Amino acid sequence: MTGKLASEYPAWKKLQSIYDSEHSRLVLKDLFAQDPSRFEKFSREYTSPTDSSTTFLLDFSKNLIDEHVLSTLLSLVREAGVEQARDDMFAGKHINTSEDRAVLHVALRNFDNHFKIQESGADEVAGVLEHIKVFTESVRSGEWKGYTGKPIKTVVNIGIGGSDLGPVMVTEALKVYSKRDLDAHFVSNIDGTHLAEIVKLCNPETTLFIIASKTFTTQETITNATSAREWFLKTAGSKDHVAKHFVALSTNTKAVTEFGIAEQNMFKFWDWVGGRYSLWSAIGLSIALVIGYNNFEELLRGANGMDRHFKTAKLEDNLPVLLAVLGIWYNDFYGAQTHALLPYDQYLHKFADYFQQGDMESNGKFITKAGERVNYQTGPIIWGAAGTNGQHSFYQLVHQGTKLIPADFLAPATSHNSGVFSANHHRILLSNYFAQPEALAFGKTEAEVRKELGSGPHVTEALVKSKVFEGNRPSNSILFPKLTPATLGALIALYEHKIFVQGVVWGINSFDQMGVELGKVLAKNILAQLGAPADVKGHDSSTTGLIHYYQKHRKE
Ligand SMILES: O=P(O)(O)OC[C@H]1O[C@@H](O)[C@H](O)[C@@H](O)[C@@H]1O
Repeated sequence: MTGKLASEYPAWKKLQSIYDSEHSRLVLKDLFAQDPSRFEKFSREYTSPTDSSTTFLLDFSKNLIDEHVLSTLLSLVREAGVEQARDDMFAGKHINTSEDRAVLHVALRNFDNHFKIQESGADEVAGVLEHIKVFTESVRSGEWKGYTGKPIKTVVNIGIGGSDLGPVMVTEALKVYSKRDLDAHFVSNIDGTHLAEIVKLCNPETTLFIIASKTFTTQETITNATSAREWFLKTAGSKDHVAKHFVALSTNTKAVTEFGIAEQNMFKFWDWVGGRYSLWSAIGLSIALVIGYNNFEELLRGANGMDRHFKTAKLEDNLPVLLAVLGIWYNDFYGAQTHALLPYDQYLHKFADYFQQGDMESNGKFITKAGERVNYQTGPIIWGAAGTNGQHSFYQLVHQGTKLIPADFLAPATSHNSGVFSANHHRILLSNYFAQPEALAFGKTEAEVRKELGSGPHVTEALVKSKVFEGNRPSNSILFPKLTPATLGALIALYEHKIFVQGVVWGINSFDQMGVELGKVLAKNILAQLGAPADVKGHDSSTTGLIHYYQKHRKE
């Protein structure tokens, strides 16, 4: 972090001039034809520094780059001081400057104290992991009993944002490792419908509620937790039973005990764990309950392997750096607005949702750390869905629309369910995984269309044109042997560090989230005015009109 605007770096200016004068030359069809070793040059195989069985391939050859562009992008990383900023993060420096906090999700998975981290609390991580281990084993084994002496059958995580999305995504991704007789549900929305529908599936005698909130002040979570406790007490009667059925994951001991959860049922973490980076902390308790502590630890170890790679690999081979600079190339020079995450693995169907918060809450900022307004684009819009569903809905626009949509395609070589149905499913899935980036990159020319259509009265010019695929649409492909906990950990950490690198280049603080505050404050004010039309004061005519309409039509 240099305090400069990204656009002031010489490499940025050089990239702009390369884009202006040469981008029309960067045509994938030609680049591949000119260089038979393009795949070898622009792909890397990752092997975890701590576990050789955790490995994947990143193929970034289908990007609109050549060696000159890539080396200039890497110069940008150097000029922006990414390596120093990375080392500062790992050392526990307070790089979240607006909140004066360290950013230490890497400390949560720092096995063997590989990184020397001084921050207070970092030495308590192992103790909390032990707490998680003992607790999850007692719940999973049936030793932990509910108030009528029955074992826990259902866990309900109540949290929102980072206290929900990570656990949801990972428990879905690693479902195959789950304990079959333990159901897990997640309640996040303040809409009472969410909790109402979930409690229908729960028996108070055998349900454990996990109240997950870093601050323990989040309106949605505290309201849902209070309602869940009321629902529980309706059957359980005595408040003494709450201890067997409610645990908290938080940094706020005072608020947790005030809520009525005993301190020994609180799993601690620290203010240097950002909400959207918290699944590795106590916030991962629901994950550990579902997949077992050992698998949870594998997830963390997988991430730790990627941390070590990120910390030491040279920039040319550093996978988070490579993903980051490719993103910057499209976002800042090609004018791409979005980035799609397209996993060809049903288990990863929440992956894009998860990184919507991870990326957009981190890098959706227009002010640099030094308080200057940027004069370039920062974080992209992240979106996506599991393949092949997307192919039958939005891929039309990705192939033939007017927007450039860089995309990452992710897939496992082996399915967890190969033995369940015929191998055909996975082969068909993967044939699509290979075909889509190929179609995007190389398209179909007008000549090819004409040849295919032949001649005849039905072959109009309009028909020919509508069937042309211009191609030259970039993508990354990530292929891994199987979706194991460690592989998933490595992939999540890969994207976390990609977001970090981009944030440093753009000069912004990726670790605060001031942009979520204003709406919360306004909602609080409005909530106090919802009683009667006469109470509605101080708004524009649109907001006033909407509230009045609601007041006229509501039946509570
Ligand atoms: O865990 P908490 O404190 O309840 O916060 C939940 C979420 O609250 C949101 O307001 C923040 O933008 C997220 O970053 C955060 O994850």
